[in-house]
Amino acid sequence: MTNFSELNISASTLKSVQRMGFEEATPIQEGTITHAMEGRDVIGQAQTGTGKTAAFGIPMIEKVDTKNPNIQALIIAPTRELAIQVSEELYKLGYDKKVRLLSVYGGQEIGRQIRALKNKPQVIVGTPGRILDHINRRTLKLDQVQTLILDEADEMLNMGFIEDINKILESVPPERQTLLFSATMPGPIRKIAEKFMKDPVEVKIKSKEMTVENIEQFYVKAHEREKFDVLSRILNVHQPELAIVFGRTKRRVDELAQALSIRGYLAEGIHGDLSQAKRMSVLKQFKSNKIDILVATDVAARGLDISGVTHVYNFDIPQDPESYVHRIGRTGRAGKSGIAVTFVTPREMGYLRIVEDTTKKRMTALTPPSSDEALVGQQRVAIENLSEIVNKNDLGDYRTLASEMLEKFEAIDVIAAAIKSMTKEPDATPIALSEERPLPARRERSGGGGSRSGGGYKGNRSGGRSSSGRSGSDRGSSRTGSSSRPSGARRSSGPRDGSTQRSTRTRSPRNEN
Ligand SMILES: Nc1ncnc2c1ncn2[C@@H]1O[C@H](COP(=O)(O)OP(=O)(O)OP(=O)(O)O)[C@@H](O)[C@H]1O
Ligand SMILES: [Mg+2]
Repeated sequence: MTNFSELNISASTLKSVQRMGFEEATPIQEGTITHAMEGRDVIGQAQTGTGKTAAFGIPMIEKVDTKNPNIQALIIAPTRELAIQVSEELYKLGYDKKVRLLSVYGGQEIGRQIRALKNKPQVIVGTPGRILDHINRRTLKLDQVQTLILDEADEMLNMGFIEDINKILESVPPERQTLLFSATMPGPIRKIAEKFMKDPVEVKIKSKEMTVENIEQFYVKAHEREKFDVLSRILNVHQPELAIVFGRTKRRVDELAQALSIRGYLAEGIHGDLSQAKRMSVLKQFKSNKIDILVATDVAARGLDISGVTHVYNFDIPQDPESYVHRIGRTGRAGKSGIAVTFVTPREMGYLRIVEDTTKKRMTALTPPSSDEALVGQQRVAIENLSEIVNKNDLGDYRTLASEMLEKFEAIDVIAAAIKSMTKEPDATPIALSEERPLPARRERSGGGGSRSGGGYKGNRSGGRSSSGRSGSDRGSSRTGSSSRPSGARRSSGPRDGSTQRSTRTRSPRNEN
């Protein structure tokens, strides 16, 4: 463990770091900060929630010359929410050095951004779409940029973003330093990355598994039409303080958020079709505990650091193992513990195995709770609430009322009635969600090893996006959907040994945001 004071960082940055409450550097910070401060290009890979933002943020802030009025660093992030969050963290890191920083992202009035750009920011954090927009309008001058950072690099180098990133790269001097960070870095993507880096140092924090140990991982097998009732019961048993439920599409997210509200949960949805103001207000409500359940597409899967997320539910199993890693990584951050539950329909079991093979971690099967167990969960909450009130010991007049009652009734009956009246009986209001097409069954690959057919990791995502006609969202929003259903051999249940199920990793265009 290295203390930040041993890392040779300036007094002003050290002061900011300490104000943020950081003492010891996390392994990825320890492993990358020195290399990056020496000017090396760095590919940094470490598990979710382990401090990658400061790992690239500290050396970047250190390098900024506050007397130079030009933009010296550009940080690109895949979503608006992440761009905002990263800029907040970098602002704190550069607070004592007084680094001027600006975030630019879609959905925010461009005129305002153009005016703010005139105040000579030295660091820009943005989403690819909006950065390109400013480059095209000539409102963003990047010819003095010395540090280029891609947060969630693998996501950004995926087909959906590669064209935008390439164009942005053309505006940034080739002699810049490049830093790339993510919790996942599939081989083919790393190859693309290396093409525009100079002799990068690769820092991969070794761990047995790709996901952090402190997240308990479960899966629950359920038919599509049963999933919602099972989710409700699990929620009643788990009683999550703060949970994220991931759905596959925007429609799914809308329906799930509404259905959960009907059943009495404090839930709201977030996805790329909502206005930026709505997206921000939903996140704010979630962060301030005004809602307990955030229902989201993958727009919330990457990088978001919301403290206190106790549970992640993959209502729809994600298509890629990488997406799984990022989604569940919204819990169990900075050493806290978390629980992740993934719903899987019988025909999607192949996907579960691919996820497990990638993360090197088996998920534990969870038996769907019965409605009785769900009721017990709610009763337990009532008892906890009641006990808390008793412990507070400020019952005053209520004690007089209680003795009046005890003259008429048995104590045990009075307490039972109190528990009953405080128990939120599980709501079984019938809910019908639109059927979500299950992921196509995985085609089994003949003969093990062999070559990777059909585009590998990149798959065919480009089909879902064109570089023109960008919508309000910063990502592709095409609804081309996946319709191919391989008819070849498939195995929807078999030995969970992971040895037979490596199939081609063809992806369908994503349409979630
Ligand atoms: N050295 C440190 N000591 C204590 N807390 C830290 C330290 N570094 C970062 N943190 C905190 O840990 C949390 C997670 O950090 P961060 O968001 O950078 O993780 P990440 O590795 O980028 O995760 P993801 O892969 O999900 O993007 C943040 O709240 C951050 O402020
Ligand atoms: Mg991050």
